[in-house]
Parts: sequence; structure tokens; C-alpha cells
Amino acid sequence: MTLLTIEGASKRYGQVQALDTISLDVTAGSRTAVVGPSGSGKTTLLRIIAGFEQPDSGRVMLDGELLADGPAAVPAHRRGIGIVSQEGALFPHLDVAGNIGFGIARGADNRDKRVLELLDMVELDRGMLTRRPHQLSGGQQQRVALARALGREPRLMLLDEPFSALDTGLRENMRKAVARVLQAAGITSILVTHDQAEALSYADQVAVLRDGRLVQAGSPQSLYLAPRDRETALFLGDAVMLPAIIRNGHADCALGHVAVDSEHQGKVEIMLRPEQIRVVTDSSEQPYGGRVVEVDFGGATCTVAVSLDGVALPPILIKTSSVALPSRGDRVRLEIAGKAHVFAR
Ligand SMILES: Nc1ncnc2c1ncn2[C@@H]1O[C@H](COP(=O)(O)OP(=O)(O)OP(=O)(O)O)[C@@H](O)[C@H]1O
Repeated sequence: MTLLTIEGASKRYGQVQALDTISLDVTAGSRTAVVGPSGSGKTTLLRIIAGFEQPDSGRVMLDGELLADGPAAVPAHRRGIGIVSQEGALFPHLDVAGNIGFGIARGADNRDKRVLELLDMVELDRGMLTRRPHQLSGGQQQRVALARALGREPRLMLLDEPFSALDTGLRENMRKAVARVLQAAGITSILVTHDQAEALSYADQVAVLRDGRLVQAGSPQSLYLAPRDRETALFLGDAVMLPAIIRNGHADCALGHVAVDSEHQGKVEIMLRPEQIRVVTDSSEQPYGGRVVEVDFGGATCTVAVSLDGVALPPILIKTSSVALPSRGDRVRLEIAGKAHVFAR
């Protein structure tokens, strides 16, 4: 069931077309990530959903209710939408209990019990109830902000780069914890981030924005393995692009005869993710071999640069484990796992 529908939403600030006819559906109970480079319109889209901005045209519907129809809109505080932002925006003069309890009606007889439930839900120790925000770590502050937003029992939770101020390890833990908490509470969420790895790992649906347009939306796997175009491919991760000629489901390219995911025929560009390519040391002078020109030992993930025989292409970069790592100068052949992607034309 669709919870949120955005239909042809556009927004212009002076000369800047911040959003250009964006349409997106969000399924109830799911996790969507909106990702895109700086200035692509992510925050504007989030603010339009939240009701802090109105679209110039287009509609926003939540659970069958029309929230915005062009500039006519339901005010933000009546939308039943929760927000957790990068700063957390806790009230500095209130302790944790006060912050979490903020959204719960003052006279409610189960208020204290509810505060404790929310604290447990975000996996914070009860000893923290009397602390002020400045006595908490960044991750703890974000948990309090999440508990406070959950206290209002929102229909939809918007997460505006909530992890970006945290260290890498903590970021990952918080991302998993937030996904767990929202799943347990059955709350649909939309995460805005410029970090593509975060988007891929958090979401069931990833929506890629570029220059105010929705380039592609779909499952993380489908976007990563079958991006619409070169730019999206490179935005979502490292990629090896090669010219090829396709005949009957296979591409002839510098790597040999490679299976592809498309019915196209003729001259195309194919894409492989570096982890689809395996480097095998092979001193026989087979066709489609190459020579290792550089090895970057990176611990768990190493990068091997291979210059392919008889091709005027820059060396291709392959991610590999540190086990059986070839050396510079070794003759190698490259084995492909899965299919190469052909960009739609
Ligand atoms: N209030 C405003 N007035 C004028 N221009 C604005 C305003 N808000 C946003 N913009 C412009 O609209 C475009 C989209 O901005 P937006 O903040 O939505 O992008 P973003 O993808 O969230 O970027 P970032 O990742 O840097 O936060 C940008 O070109 C921005 O400069």
C-alpha cells in the first residue's frame, strides 16, 4: 500500500529550478533514501513533504490526504510527520526526560511510562534521563531526538542527514539502530543523504536526484547493478566502463565475451562493478589477458590496476581481497561474475 505520493512537484527559487516535476511513491512501512549531490534538491523535497515549503505546482498526498496541491497546503504541524535532522535540535535547557516528553501531552496519565518506553526503544540507558543534551555524545543526542520524534506517533518519519555529524563506525551503528527502531514501530521513513553507501544500506527504495530531477528510483540492488546512465553509475560506486559490441546477449569487449543484462544489439558501452571482476594470475599468453601495473594494498579491500593487452584504454581498477594478491608486473586474466550492464539508450 502506498503511504506517500508525490506527483509532479516543482519548486523554483528565482533562477534556480530546485525541483523539476518530481514524482515518487513511498510504500507504507518501507524505508526510502533520497540521495544526490549537493544542490540536487534533496532538502527542498524533504521540506515540501514536511510542509516547511510549498511546491509551485504538483501534489503531495499522505495516506489518502491531500497535503499540498501547488501552493495550497496543510500546515506542517498538522501533517503528523516527524523529523530528525543533522543537529538533532534538542532543547538545551531540558533534560533527556523533558526532551523526550516534549511531544507528549502534559496531563497525559501515562506520560512518564511513555517516556521510559521511548527511551528503551532507542536503546538508551535509564540513568540518562536527567542529563542535559551537552552531557550526551552525538550518537546519544540523535537517539533522544529520534525518541522525541517517535513520541508524537508520526505517520511518516523524515531523517535529514541525521548521521552526518557522527564518526564512521558510530554512523553505521546508528543507521542500523534507527532502521530497527522504525521497523519495530512500523513507521515509514525517508532518509536524505549525500552518502550513497548510506542510502544503499539503509533503504528498500533509493531515489537519485540530480539538478532537481528524479533520475531513477528503485531497489538498492537494481540501481547499483542497473543504473540508468554513466553519471548515476559513478555516483553510486566505482565502475568499469568499456566499449563493446553486443550480439545475442553477449558483449565482445576488451575482457572477451561477457554476458550482458540487455537485449540491445550493436555498439554500446557496458558497465561492470569492480567486485564482479576477479584477477587470476596466469602466465600463459592467452587472449584478453593483461599485466598488473599497480597494486594498492588496502587491508580488507585491495585495488589492482590491470593494463589490458592490445587496448588503448586506461588500466582498469579491480577490488580484490588481500588473499593471493598478484604483484606488479604479473600476467593475469580477468574472470567476470554475473552480467555486465548495458546503459539504456
Ligand atoms: N531558500 C532558497 N533560496 C534560493 N535558492 C535556494 C533556496 N533553497 C535552496 N535553494 C537552491 O535550490 C537548489 C537545491 O537546494 P537543496 O538545498 O534542496 O539541495 P540539496 O540536494 O539538499 O543540497 P545539500 O546536499 O548541499 O544540502 C540549490 O541550487 C540551492 O542553492
